[in-house]
Amino acid sequence: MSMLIDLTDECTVLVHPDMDAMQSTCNGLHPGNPHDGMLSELSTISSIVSAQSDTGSNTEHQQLKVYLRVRPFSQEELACDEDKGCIVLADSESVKLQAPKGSATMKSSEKGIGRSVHKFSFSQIFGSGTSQATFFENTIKSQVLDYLEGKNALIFTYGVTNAGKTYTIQGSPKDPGILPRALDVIFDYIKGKQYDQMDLKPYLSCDVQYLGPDQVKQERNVKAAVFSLLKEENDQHSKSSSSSSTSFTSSISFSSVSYDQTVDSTDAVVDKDRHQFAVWVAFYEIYNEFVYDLLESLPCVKAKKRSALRVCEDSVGNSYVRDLKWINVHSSEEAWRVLKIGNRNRSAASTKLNQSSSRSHSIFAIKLLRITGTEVSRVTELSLCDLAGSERCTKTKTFGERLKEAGNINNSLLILGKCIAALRNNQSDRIKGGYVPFRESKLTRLFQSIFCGKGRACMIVNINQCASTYDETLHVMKFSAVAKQVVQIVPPKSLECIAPKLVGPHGKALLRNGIIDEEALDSYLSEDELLDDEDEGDMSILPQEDLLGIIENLKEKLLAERRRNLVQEIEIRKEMGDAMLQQLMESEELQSRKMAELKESYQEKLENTFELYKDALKEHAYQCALERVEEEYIPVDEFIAEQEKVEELKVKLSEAEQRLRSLLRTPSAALSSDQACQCSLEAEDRAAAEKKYEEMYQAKCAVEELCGTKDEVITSLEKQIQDLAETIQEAGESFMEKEAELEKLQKMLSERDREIDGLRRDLAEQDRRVSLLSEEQALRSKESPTKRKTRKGLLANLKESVTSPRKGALGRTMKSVKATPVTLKKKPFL
Ligand SMILES: Nc1ncnc2c1ncn2[C@@H]1O[C@H](COP(=O)(O)OP(=O)(O)OP(=O)(O)O)[C@@H](O)[C@H]1O
Repeated sequence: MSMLIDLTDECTVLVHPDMDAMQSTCNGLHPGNPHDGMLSELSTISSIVSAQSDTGSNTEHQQLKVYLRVRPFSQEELACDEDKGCIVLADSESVKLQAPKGSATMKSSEKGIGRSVHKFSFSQIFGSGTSQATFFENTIKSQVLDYLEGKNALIFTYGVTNAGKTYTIQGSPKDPGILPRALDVIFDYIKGKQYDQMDLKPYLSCDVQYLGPDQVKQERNVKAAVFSLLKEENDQHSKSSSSSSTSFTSSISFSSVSYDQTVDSTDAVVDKDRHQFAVWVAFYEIYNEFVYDLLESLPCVKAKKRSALRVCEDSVGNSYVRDLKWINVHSSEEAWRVLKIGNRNRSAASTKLNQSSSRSHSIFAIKLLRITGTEVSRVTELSLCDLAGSERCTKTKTFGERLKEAGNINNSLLILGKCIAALRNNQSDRIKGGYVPFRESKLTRLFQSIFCGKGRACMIVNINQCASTYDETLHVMKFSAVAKQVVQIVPPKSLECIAPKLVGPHGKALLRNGIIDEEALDSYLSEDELLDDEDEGDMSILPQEDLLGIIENLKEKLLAERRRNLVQEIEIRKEMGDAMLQQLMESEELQSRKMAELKESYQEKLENTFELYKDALKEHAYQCALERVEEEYIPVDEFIAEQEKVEELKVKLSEAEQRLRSLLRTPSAALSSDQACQCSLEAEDRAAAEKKYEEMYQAKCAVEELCGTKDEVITSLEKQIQDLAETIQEAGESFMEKEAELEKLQKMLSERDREIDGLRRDLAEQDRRVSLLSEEQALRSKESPTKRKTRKGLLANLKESVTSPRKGALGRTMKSVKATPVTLKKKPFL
């Protein structure tokens, strides 16, 4: 009995409570074991896994269905001497894996790391004896029916190489797999309701394009061309040898496809009579992260690479393979032919690339168009994905190209695993909304919408029972156990079945089902065009030298690009720096100018205020002085009268003092009664006089004080008067001076006038003499007309007379005039 280790800490593993039952199942897997049939029995037990329906809303929360299918041992495997009991089916939902001796798992467990026994549960487990029909009935059929009712579906097989994935999907001619059976259900369902015209074709992700007559013709040609490939091959094949070993692709005879028609299409909901249906299929593969159309004829030249297709997204983010060939098929036989052609291309490409089988993920897609009247009311898609084997490169001893393939395969499966794990984790409230790396591989990117609720996914895990691949199988099981925990949230039908968009022959939107944001779509597509399709090509088939050359070329391009970017960046930075500096300088200049202006204005204001204060102070001081003068001003008469009063009082006071002194000198005893009486009177007088004196003294003091004050005022007034007198005197003196000066100047002026008069007189005399001389000359010229004298002017004559040695009166006069030059210039007023 195997030791059961506590596995509760491993999320992917469930512990079976009944160890004995497990033991018995374990035995049941051994060949020749009496319980052998039990596996088959177990595997046929149908189990409806917790499909819960949220009653509050129509949203369905359904666990991802994960089915396990165990492949029977092949003859060779049975013949070889290896452990046959490592896979034990406990019941229809759980399986136990017992590490065989020599496996890495066993070695680790012997070292105390990990366990040797693992148990996993599935939606349903199908043993090695399960027929294709049973498997289909219990797994995919319901999903195909849902698909016919409008639910998108994705079915993918996962497992190590040689585990039976392709067999499960495609099957053999005698025992077809889930795909032909699904096709059969579909065509049975749409029987008699087929839309024969080819003018409605799938477009982008889930839209439809209306084709014009020419395009329809073209589509027919494409279909014929694709089918002709198969015909050629069949012809060649039949010519070459009818006895050659039958390969899968060549042995399928569509007319002979026979399997249990267990599909009961009558249980499908039946408003279908009102509708017509069109089926379009495509077949493509993802190899080394490149998408290739398997219906595209392969290039004739060996070295020529296949052209890769691009994965794009439509305006709402649904991924689709651009330029993928969609073929309109009218029967399951036609669909089969398409599958066969794809298989042929796949295997041919494998041969060309020196590949082993299934190094790629192949996807057979079926689009069902439901046409109601003239409208396409629904487009649903069923994809069957045959994933590449998940073996590890170390195990399969892969190198070079195979290593790269394995890396890519493992990578895309790893991303698939990551997505599934992330989806599972997102279910917990704690980590809701976590990142799911759908975009990290083409595979997950293409099926993102399905995982996100736009359809239902289903996983078929294929395993063989070989001890040699135990470790890989364990890995697959762990992966699938995680997948099983993913709960798919499928929105209510009303939301899910949003009518597709219909576009015209040139992809232009037709307003059948609302407005299409064509611009956005166009811009998206044109953006896509920017990328070089050449980059997407599969370069792995080129020779190493060419690849190195390409790498070098790319490196150079990269370097040049980087350099260009760097230069551009530096230039931009410099420009920005300069601009900023300029801006800073300008703003600084502006600020300093503003500051200077501000300073100036403040200074001006301050000066104005200062001046105002100064003026106000002056005014105030002047006013104060005036007030004081006014207050202290006493008219002179009053002052003199007061002075006289004071003098009078002084006299009276001295008299009184004298009398008092004389009285004090006289003795009282010696006085007579009269005298005594007089004395008493005098004493009274004296007291009164003293009092009066006292009063007068006080008055005197007050007067003296007043006099002192008045004296001061008088002194200041006298001083002021003196100052004024001085000023007046000074002014008078200066006036006198000016007057004297004026007088002197007037005297000089009269003198000059006199001189001028004298000069005028002299001038008149000279004029008179000149006229006399002129007359004399005239007379002389009359007297001696022959004797001609050189005619001279008045000025020449004057000169002559002046310079003549015979000095006349004129010469002397001129001399005297010269000696006393006339100066009319007045002396300035001082
Ligand atoms: N359930 C089954 N019953 C009988 N034979 C099976 C079954 N499953 C697989 N086989 C056989 O096992 C072999 C390998 O199967 P298949 O080619 O489908 O494996 P695979 O997982 O697709 O491998 P690869 O990943 O390398 O393509 C085939 O010969 C197939 O006929």
